[in-house]
Amino acid sequence: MNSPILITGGAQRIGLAIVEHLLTAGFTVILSYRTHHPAITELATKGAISLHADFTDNESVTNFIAEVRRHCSSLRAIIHNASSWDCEANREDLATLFDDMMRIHAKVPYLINHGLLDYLARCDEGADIIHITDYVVETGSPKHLAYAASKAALDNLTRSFAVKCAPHIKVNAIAPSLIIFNQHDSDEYKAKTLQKSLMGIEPGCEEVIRSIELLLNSRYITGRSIPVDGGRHLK
Ligand SMILES: NC(=O)C1=CN([C@@H]2O[C@H](COP(=O)(O)OP(=O)(O)OC[C@H]3O[C@@H](n4cnc5c(N)ncnc54)[C@H](OP(=O)(O)O)[C@@H]3O)[C@@H](O)[C@H]2O)C=CC1
Ligand SMILES: Nc1nc2c(c(=O)[nH]1)N=C([C@H](O)[C@@H](O)CO)CN2
Repeated sequence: MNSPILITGGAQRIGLAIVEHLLTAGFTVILSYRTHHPAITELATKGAISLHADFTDNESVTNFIAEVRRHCSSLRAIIHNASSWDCEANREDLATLFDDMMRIHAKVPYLINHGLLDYLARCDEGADIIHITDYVVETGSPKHLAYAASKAALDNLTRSFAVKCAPHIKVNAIAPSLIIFNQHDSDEYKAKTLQKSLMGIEPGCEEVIRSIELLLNSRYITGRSIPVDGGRHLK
């Protein structure tokens, strides 16, 4: 078995699209899921290994790392995709919101990277860590303050791990703005959001997949963040 690619939050939306692409490309894929989405059953028929993980505390992360280590002996890449786009308007307890955002977007990737560096080092062809961050790392977000700060922490970890892990392991980030809407998004929200970028479209998961392919096929890019944002920074 070739060295698998590990992705967190791989059972729906962008994560699921990445899993399906990697399976089609011939990779072995290990994914984490929190909710047992219907897609998990089909992914199993394609050979994907789905491991349940709700990253609520340190023990859940430690247990997940141990479970991954039981299912493989090396790793080609780790893609940190799991995320919670929560906001201050939705939560009364801002201290818990802040902790939740920092845990899923910074602490979990930090612990998983450290816990599996030796498995990445065993991949003969070189290995990759990819952090999925967000355009708001550059700007902040007045409605998602803790979310944006936690994604900025993940962005910073990209550079630290790039120095720590070179040259065998490359570490990069992908910083999307709108990729795909959520089912509950109103027409008004969609119109307002589409106006925020120069391209003015909902690009779809393929834009993130193309960036992942660029990084997996590079032997030189590391410590960088690929903006996938439709020119939003120039609007
Ligand atoms: N969608 C977009 O337009 C944009 C996305 N991004 C980033 O791209 C990535 C993928 O986005 P998208 O597909 O929309 O993400 P989702 O909002 O669909 O979340 C991805 C997955 O993260 C999992 N997750 C959330 N919290 C936890 C937790 N505590 N423990 C374990 N798993 C958890 C969810 O599990 P569960 O199955 O339980 O729901 C979900 O499947 C994210 O990092 C996101 O921040 C950035 C900018 C724009
Ligand atoms: N975990 C998530 N993070 C983000 C999402 C999402 O649905 N889940 N969506 C966005 C928005 O698309 C934003 O980029 C544009 O309004 C940001 N992060």
